Amino acid sequence: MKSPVPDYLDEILRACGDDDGAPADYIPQLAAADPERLAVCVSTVDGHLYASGDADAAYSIQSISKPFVYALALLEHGLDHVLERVGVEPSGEAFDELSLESDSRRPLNPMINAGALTAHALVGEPGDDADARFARIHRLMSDCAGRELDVDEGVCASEMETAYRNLAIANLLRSYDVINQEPLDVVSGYTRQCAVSVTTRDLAMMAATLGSGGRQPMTGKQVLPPEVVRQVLSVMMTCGMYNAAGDWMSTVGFPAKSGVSGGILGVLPGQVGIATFSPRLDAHGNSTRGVRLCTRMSADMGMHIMQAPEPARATVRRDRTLRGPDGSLVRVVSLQGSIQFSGAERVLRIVADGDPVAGFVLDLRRVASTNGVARRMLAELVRRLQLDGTQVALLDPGSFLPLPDDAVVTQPRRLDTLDRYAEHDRV
Ligand SMILES: NC(=O)CC[C@H](N)C(=O)O
Repeated sequence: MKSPVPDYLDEILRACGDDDGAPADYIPQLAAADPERLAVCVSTVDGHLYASGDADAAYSIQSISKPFVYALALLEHGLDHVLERVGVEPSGEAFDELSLESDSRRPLNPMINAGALTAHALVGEPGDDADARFARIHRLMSDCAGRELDVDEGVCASEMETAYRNLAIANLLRSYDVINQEPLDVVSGYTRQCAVSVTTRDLAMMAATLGSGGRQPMTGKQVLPPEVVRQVLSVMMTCGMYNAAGDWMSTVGFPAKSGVSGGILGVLPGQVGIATFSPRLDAHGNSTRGVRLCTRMSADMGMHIMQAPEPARATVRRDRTLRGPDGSLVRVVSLQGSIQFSGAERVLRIVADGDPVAGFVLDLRRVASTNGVARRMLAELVRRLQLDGTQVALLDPGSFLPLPDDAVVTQPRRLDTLDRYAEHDRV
């Protein structure tokens, strides 16, 4: 069978309509981009990439570098240090606005140029120059893409020729000691970071790396820690689409970042990385057809992260009370699927509401995954049952729970025996 996913991507490219914006022209080389180029890629978090259109056409990453450089600043200095210098509030302003928070003088967020220049300046050791900072940034972006990325020197030089606005912002930052390097040095490193050349395939892989908690799906390398990725995605969600961020949140509803060369990188955490490319931009500097493609994918594929998921299949698969060989009551609670807070809460509730029993078997054989809070809650259930004098047995071949003190850990060969006895000796 041929997968329908590529057909679907071809279909949405055909249906995404005319491009009614205009390519960015404040960077002379970008104005020369072929405005008809169009691509969409989706990468699963296990590394399968679906592509349609001009997915191998290369362009400069521009502002889509910002989340990765913010990630690097967080990785190197920790959240508190970075938060002292760059905020996390949506600005409601254009990306190139000369603005700082009025009391703290921090840039509002790392997705607008003021914050991105500051994040760029945070990278590396205090005495590092633009080349040294760029080398670290290039390493991280290449690791996220899963290949060595090039730099478009033409775009870099072209943007430096007209970088008046970014120089003004960097001078503003320097005047308030938000950065302590020479403004020109910071702008030149930042401009180079924006000139890293990517294809839409690369962007989808970079997105999938964020989507899988920082693990590059192809190389398997843990490029960023999950806590850093969570912070980056949160800021992308609230600030990634500039002054269209609120509109994007309500209509599309997944964290994303756009760039003036026409790319959009989107992330559905735990599921997929998405990338679109089309150079004509709307008034906010977001790709017009890219926004339409993302809106369509979100609607068709249920990608809005605020859409409540279908209620998971019941966590409690079976709940039986049996009479053991010595006549005492044994309760066997069998769980299934992914256990998170609400699933674990339900287990605690039914046990707390039930009658005391001499023995309790917690059967986790059909559990696919547990998160931290679910593990703590279930371990606490075991502990409290033991405190009440109940003998607890765990069927936990996947080792989801820490071994409770004194608990009986039922061996796999005993599972069948237990099941047989469950079938025949119900009470
Ligand atoms: N929105 C963008 O992609 C802007 C990036 C561009 N290099 C700039 O700093 O102006």
